[in-house]
Amino acid sequence: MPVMVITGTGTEVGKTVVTAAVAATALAAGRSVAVLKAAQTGVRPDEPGDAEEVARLAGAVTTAELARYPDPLAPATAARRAGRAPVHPHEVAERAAKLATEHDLVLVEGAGGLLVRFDAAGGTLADAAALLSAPVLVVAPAGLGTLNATELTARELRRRGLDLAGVVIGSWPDGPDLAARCNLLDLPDVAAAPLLGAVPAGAGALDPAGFRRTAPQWLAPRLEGTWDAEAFRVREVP
Ligand SMILES: Nc1ncnc2c1ncn2[C@@H]1O[C@H](COP(=O)(O)OP(=O)(O)OP(=O)(O)O)[C@@H](O)[C@H]1O
Ligand SMILES: C[C@H](N)[C@H](N)CCCCCC(=O)O
Ligand SMILES: [Mg+2]
Repeated sequence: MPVMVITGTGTEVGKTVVTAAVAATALAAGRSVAVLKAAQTGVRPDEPGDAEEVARLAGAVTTAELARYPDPLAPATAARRAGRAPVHPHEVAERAAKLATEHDLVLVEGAGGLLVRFDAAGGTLADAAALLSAPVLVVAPAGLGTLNATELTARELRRRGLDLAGVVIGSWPDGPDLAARCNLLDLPDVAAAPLLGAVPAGAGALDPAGFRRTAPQWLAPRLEGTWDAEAFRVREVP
């Protein structure tokens, strides 16, 4: 099934920007794309959510969002505080599977990191990925602290028997420090999975035409882009 689940080491790591880059790259390759934000928190009903942000940057994707809660919290907590029904993993899987019958690629973005709870029973994005047997892409920060969080996420995916497609750095700084440069070698090592790209810092602020034109250069061929991890490392590692 053409579903890919996009998680991260936490919130604010660049999942939405990476989702937009993957979507733009797939669109450029002539594929139809749907983006499902499993549960959107911290956004008012009249504001654009992450799925709309992907559409703004990437272009003509189908957007879907299962629920939206006002508090900027984990979905289970935000649903409880709003007195509303939560989103359950099987609902995420069912909507993604339906979108997969109509699109070449379905990207499912979680909320925060892998084990953030969607419902009171402790259901997570990892459960939805398992129901879908979908590969999971992990978005990670570039700098100091990312090795621990990325390895924890990778280990949990593996413990659950899930397919870790690889790691993408959500925001690669203009002037990478020593830790960021070393992480280009160490991230794939601790994740035991390939580094599949790095989205430059500030990419989310590019005009959409520039974003769409450049996005394939940030992602590896496995994600239909032209990024070359080895060449990138030669340039960036001390
Ligand atoms: N490569 C980038 N270029 C520009 N801005 C970025 C980039 N990566 C992250 N950001 C900014 O950092 C913030 C967090 O990014 P983003 O919204 O993608 O996080 P997220 O991991 O999707 O978080 P959430 O758990 O809320 O979905 C946003 O304000 C976004 O604009
Ligand atoms: C509001 C925020 N931007 C995300 N949508 C939700 C992040 C939940 C993180 C919960 C946690 O790990 O402590
Ligand atoms: Mg997001």
